[in-house]
Amino acid sequence: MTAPVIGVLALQGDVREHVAALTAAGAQARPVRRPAELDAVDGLVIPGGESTTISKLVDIFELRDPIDKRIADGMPVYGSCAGMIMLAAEVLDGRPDQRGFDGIAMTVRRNAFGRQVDSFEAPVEITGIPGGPLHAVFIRAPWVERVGENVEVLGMVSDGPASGRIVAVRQHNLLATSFHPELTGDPRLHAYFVDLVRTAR
Ligand SMILES: NC(=O)CC[C@H](N)C(=O)O
Repeated sequence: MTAPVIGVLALQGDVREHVAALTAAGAQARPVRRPAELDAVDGLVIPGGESTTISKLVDIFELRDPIDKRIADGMPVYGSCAGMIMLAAEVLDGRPDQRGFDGIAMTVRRNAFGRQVDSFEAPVEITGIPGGPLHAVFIRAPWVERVGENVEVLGMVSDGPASGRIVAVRQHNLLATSFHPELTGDPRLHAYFVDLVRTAR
């Protein structure tokens, strides 16, 4: 069986790290900047970066409708940090002009942890990923405040002032995390997404 082709939305953010992590997890990974490149992938990663900038560039590069259409057709998408914000139906503390995709039925709060501390690391247990908690890196990260009934909560912060905050969710073929697994060298989250893409294909 050939490896699934997974694109990384390459408008802004840590694209290279996701390409490397997907490759390590067994996918054929490539950057996506144009609608024709989107047509050629089985799944898409929206990286961390700055959601307001990504939102603007999505319009400039004429990718909004094509991505919404692929999501409606069931293409798997994984959003990390800013990518999680781009997949949220509702954003709190967002900029009035920022717009996400028709993604996950959830409300996220932008820069939520930042009121306490900009960046931190914590172990997070993820449902469906065996082998112990992931070492989660949070950088001006959002958290999830509310989820719709079809959204599965996969992980929460288990300790400290943010204890109980939702940081990993899945709705059918859409996956989102507040944190950055592409920065830690642990391939398990990307492998989970590659499996999801394989199954959906
Ligand atoms: N590391 C990140 O992706 C930060 C997200 C950023 N704070 C935003 O609002 O998009």
